[in-house]
Formats: sequence, structure tokens, C-alpha cells
Amino acid sequence: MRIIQILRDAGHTAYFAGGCVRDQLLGIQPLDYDIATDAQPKTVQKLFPRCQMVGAAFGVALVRLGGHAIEVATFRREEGYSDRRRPDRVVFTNAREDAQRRDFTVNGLFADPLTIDPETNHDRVIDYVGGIDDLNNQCLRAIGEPDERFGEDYLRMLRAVRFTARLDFHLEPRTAASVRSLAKYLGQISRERIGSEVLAMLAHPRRAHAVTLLEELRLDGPVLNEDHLEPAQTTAPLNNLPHNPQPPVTLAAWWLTRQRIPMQLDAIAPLCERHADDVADRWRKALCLSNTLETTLRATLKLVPRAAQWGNLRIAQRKRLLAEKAWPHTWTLLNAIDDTAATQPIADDLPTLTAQGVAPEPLVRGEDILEAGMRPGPEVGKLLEIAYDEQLEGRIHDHATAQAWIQAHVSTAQDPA
Ligand SMILES: Nc1ccn([C@@H]2O[C@H](COP(=O)(O)OP(=O)(O)OP(=O)(O)O)[C@@H](O)[C@H]2O)c(=O)n1
Repeated sequence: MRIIQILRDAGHTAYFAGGCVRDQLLGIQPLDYDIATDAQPKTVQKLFPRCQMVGAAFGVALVRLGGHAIEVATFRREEGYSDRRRPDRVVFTNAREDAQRRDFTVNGLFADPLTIDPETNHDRVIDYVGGIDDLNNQCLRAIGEPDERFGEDYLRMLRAVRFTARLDFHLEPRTAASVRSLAKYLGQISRERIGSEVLAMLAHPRRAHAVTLLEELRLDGPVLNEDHLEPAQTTAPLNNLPHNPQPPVTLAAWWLTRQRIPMQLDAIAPLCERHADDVADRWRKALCLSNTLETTLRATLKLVPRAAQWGNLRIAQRKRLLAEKAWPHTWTLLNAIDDTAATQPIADDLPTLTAQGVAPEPLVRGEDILEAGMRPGPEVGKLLEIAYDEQLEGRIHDHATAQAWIQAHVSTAQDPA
């Protein structure tokens, strides 16, 4: 508001613009605030000498004030989108035209925080695009001609899905039809932008709605570089995830719903076994995932078949499974598939297995075995593994039992018989 006041005192028009107005009207705390003004970029620079021009050509300045970084953009019209992302030319103009270049009506609103609207007793809202009606009707609608809005930036098709799902809106039929007809062009935009939109929609609690929309609008194929699938009957794993799930889990849950199999551990495990490598590799490319995310996704899926074998695992094997870095992700995923018959035995064992830690410091170390007289070589490693299993099983539990075990096993191992 101070930034707006400074611009206003200098004789300019300045409003909050876009997403922050939408969120405020919906009673959602905005994540960030953008300001739009008729002040030319040079004037903004003069009024805020320490601002940073982040998109000088587009007239955008980053103003830091009171610990916040706020984007102040000059009202603009955009012309030509030869790269389908950025305009070829920007013409500084007025608020009305600035609203019309935006993607969706609910994103095309301005608010004047320095004037209270007597009717609503809130900040005056300036609406050139019918955004307030659409907000009230929970409708996401492209501004003007949907084909043109999406043609300017195909990423807007994914934004349509993200906002519709996140706000629990419906997608206006002409806007939806346009997405469906243009979905095949999504591949023209960068995989990085696609990936970050998809991860953002999967991070939100309404992720199942987003995934269903992606499939209904035939965006799933171009997003994942896979064949299109009709929406799944059950999106259970996506719905059942806890608050703030990690990206490897949301991705794995989406992949599971795309397998179109019963959400039972026995059915899922062989698919995870067979496809973990392949899906991690393909989705890394399609969504431009980081190496860490790819590795964790793969590891999360690979632990599923091991968990499915729980009943046949010895205590040491169970502890080793629980000590795997990706186990917390796998466990979250398993709980989300909601196959209690399969997961309850694991849940029942967890308190006992984790009581003394699943990855204790080894009580038998390499030097202990060498000191006991064994020759260096691969056999030492094998023996250490066995000793660690014995420790996990509780048969080696202190210095004395470790020493006794070494004496018994080193002499046996060296015995030519
Ligand atoms: N491809 C895009 C990206 C953004 N915008 C406009 O720029 C504003 C700010 O964009 P952004 O910060 O990406 O989105 P928000 O609407 O603020 O939503 P979020 O909550 O995701 O930040 C949007 O409201 C919209 O008016 C647009 O028209 N087309």
C-alpha cells in the first residue's frame, strides 16, 4: 500500500493487480502482491531508486520495501507472440487494455486499496472483464477469445487446470473446448515450465481434481509424453495423501492412478518392480525433474515390492527396508492406496522395529575382523554384512556378544574345511 501511495502522490494511477486481487476477494491470503500502474518504467525507477528492473522491456520493476519484493508493472498491451511465450512488442497503455491481455477473467481484476467501496465496504475493485461475476459463479473463463489467449502462451492451458482445481471452480465450456483443441500444442513450450506447473498442481490438496481435468482435457498425453488416458475411476491415492506431501510421493501416486489397476499392494507391487526405472526416466524428461527428484521417485517405487513381501522378510530385512532413505515416501504412498489389509501388519511392527533404531552403528567393524586374524579381501565385507544382520536381529547387542561372534565366525571363515 505504501508503494501504491507513493505512485499516487506522484500523480499516477496504481492498483493491486491479478492473482492477489482474486485471492483477496476469495478470502485467501495472497502469496504475493503485484502492482500495475500508468507510471512509465523510468518514473517508477525515479520514485524507487533502489528498485531492480526485472523486465525492463516489459516495464516491470521489483521494488523492495518493508522486507517484501513487489513487482510494479506499467499497464501494457502485448503484440505478437512468435515464441508462444513472450510478446514481440509491448506497448505501454491503460488499465483496461492491461486487463484484456491477461489470461482469465478472475486474474484480470484490479483493486484500489486506498479507496473503500461504500457498497461492499472493501477496497474498490476495478473490473473490465467480468471477473467479479465469474468469481461469484466459481467459473474460470479465458478473457476474450480463448484460442487467442492460449495461443499467446500455451502454458495458460495448464494454468487453467491449476486454477480450476485449486479454487474448486468449473471451467467455462468455450474455454474448456479451446484447451481440448489446442492441447496437442502444449509440447511446444519448455519442459521446465510444464514440470513446474504440474508439480504445483500436484502439491495442492485438490490434486485429484487437477489430474482428472488434465485427462478430461487431453492434456495428460502432451504433459507426460505418453498416450492420453480417459480419467480414472479412482483417484484414491491422490486424495488420500497427507498434508504437504513431497513431490516424489505425489508423482508416484499419479503414476499409480494411471495404471488402471485395483489399488491393492499385491497388484501394484509387480508393476512398480517392472516400471520404476522406466517411469522415473521418462517423467524426468517430460517434466524436467531434478536428478534428486528422479532418483527419489525411482527409489520410492522400488521399495513397494519389498514392502509387499513384508510377511516373508526377516527382522533384519525389515529394518533394512525401514532404514532406506526413500522409505518415508513409500510408506506415505502405501498408506494412500488404502489397502489396510496389506499395510496394517507393517504398521503393527513399526513401534517395535524402530524402538532401538533401524540403522544403529555397527558393533562389528572391519578392523575388528582383521584384528581377529582374517585376511583383507571381499570376504571381510560379506562377513560384516552378516554381522550387521545379526545385530539387527538382536543376537549381537553389545561389545561382549560382538567379540564372541567375531571369534566364532572369523575362525570358521578361515577354516579351510
Ligand atoms: N501466462 C500468464 C501468466 C500470468 N498472467 C497474468 O499475470 C498475473 C500474475 O501471474 P502469476 O503470479 O503467475 O499468477 P497468479 O495469478 O498471481 O497466481 P499464483 O497464485 O499462482 O501466483 C496473473 O494473475 C495474470 O493476470 C497471464 O495473464 N498469463
